[in-house]
Amino acid sequence: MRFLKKLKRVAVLVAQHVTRVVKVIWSFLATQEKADDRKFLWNENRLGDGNILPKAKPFSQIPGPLPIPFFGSQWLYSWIGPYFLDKLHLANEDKYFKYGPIVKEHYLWNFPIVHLYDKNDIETVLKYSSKYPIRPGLEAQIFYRNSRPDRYKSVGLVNVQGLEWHHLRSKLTTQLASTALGDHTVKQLSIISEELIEKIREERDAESLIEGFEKYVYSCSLEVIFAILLGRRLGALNKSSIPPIAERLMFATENLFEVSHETMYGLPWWKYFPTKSYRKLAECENIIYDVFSDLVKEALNSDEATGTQSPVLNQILTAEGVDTRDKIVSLIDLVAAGIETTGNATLFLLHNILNNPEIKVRVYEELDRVLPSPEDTITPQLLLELKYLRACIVESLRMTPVAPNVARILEKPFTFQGYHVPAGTLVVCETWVASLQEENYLNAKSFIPERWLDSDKTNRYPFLAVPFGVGRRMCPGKRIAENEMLIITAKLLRAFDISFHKPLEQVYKFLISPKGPINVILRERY
Ligand code: HEM
Repeated sequence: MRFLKKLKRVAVLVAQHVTRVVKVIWSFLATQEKADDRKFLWNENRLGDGNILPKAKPFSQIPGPLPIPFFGSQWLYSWIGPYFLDKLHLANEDKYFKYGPIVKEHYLWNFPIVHLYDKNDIETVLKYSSKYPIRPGLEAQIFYRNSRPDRYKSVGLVNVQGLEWHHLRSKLTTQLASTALGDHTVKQLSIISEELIEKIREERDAESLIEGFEKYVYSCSLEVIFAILLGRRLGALNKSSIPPIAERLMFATENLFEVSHETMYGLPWWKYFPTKSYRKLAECENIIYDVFSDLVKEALNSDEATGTQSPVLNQILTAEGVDTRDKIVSLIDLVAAGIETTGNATLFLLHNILNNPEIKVRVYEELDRVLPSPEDTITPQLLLELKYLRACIVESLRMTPVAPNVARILEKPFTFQGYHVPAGTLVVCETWVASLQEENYLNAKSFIPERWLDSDKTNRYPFLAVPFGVGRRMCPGKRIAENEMLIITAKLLRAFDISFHKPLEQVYKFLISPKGPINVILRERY
């Protein structure tokens, strides 16, 4: 009897606590909407010169998943929720189907983020002519770099904002887009693609199978970046044994994006103690830093510093008014941003071509015509003739991009889909999801390179097909990446009849990557 009484008392206490917690949650949710409306008032007063329509609906009413206190909508990605962090691109697509062309969700501490899916809204954001466009940086990387002022003066080209960003970008990266670099790049790429082919020939098994084909493609990208940015060869495609420095750089650049993703979307315990992901991020940063600080210091001390290196390195080394620490970190950012991105895009491109038999035939026809012998040296003039393969690249980046969206922080208030969106809001232009909608591209889910050929201009929306971003903040490596995709793919397809063991699966690791290991058969074509 006494036991039952005790049990009853406990039950009442539990019920009272639960009611209290539920009340707190409800009252939080009620105030949350108003808090969202107030959150950016200060910014708006400061920057407000925007185009808010008089009848715009309040920010708080933008549809989206239910936030909970502190964790916002992060619960959607936990064991309770329907989404997975390694499928964030699919989660963002699902939100579009559930809530419509504008969606607001809340990240940790209920920080609001607005996803835009409508092509006109996306155009409005990306067309806004900003002197210093703001793209949010990688928080954990910023945190780490700020903790090492001995090494880093700024947080690097990718993370820095405002005047400081403009200073680095204009002083250090303009050579990347020069025509002279284009010729130099094509020459290096032809040599490196031959080395890749030789390595594959040497290492495939009796059935012509290469396991973990992605490693070969990433090694190739690393070698390309090293040759073009530093004017040096690394040996990442050496047969049999690879130099330890190449292996370390491969490890670091491969893992950097993955841990950036984990530290960005997981709970930020790393701010308080070094978590496993944070320690790995620091390890990757240290490896890349050690290699590049040695190279830069060696080059700066060399008498030939300005004569023999690559034009990109020359520009970086001789830039006036830039601290040596900024020169090192900018090189690091260029290398880190240039390997997996281009490697993934090349893998998806090959897969998209080979999975569509009619397109594969057209690509082979063009290659056999432009490069009659597999050993033909590729020149910039020959590249201009590969029009169909170029169209395949654009289409592949539309359907299977490496960066599925472009993020910006609004510098003034806007009205999107009838909702007021204040200055200071983080908006994510969901270009990939929008590109897969029938209203924007006919047969949007089919791989149709023809839509990008000159004869068919009707389907082009300049602000949807932006795989390298837009405006002053767009990717400085675009030219290198496009040339690399073109030449490596052309050379591989000219030499081999390639087939993938199974369809590539897209996984989100900050970038969209194909899930490895990728097993591929590469048989000689002749
Ligand atoms: C297929 C390959 C690549 C893709 C799809 C890609 C895509 C992008 C995108 C979408 C951005 C953000 C642009 C924006 O916010 O408007 C970006 C930025 C950047 N990319 Fe690339 N990229 C690729 C290759 C490269 C290469 C080869 C390099 C280096 C040589 C590079 C270096 C960078 C850097 C340093 C930034 C930051 C620029 C800044 O904030 O000023 N990327 N890239």
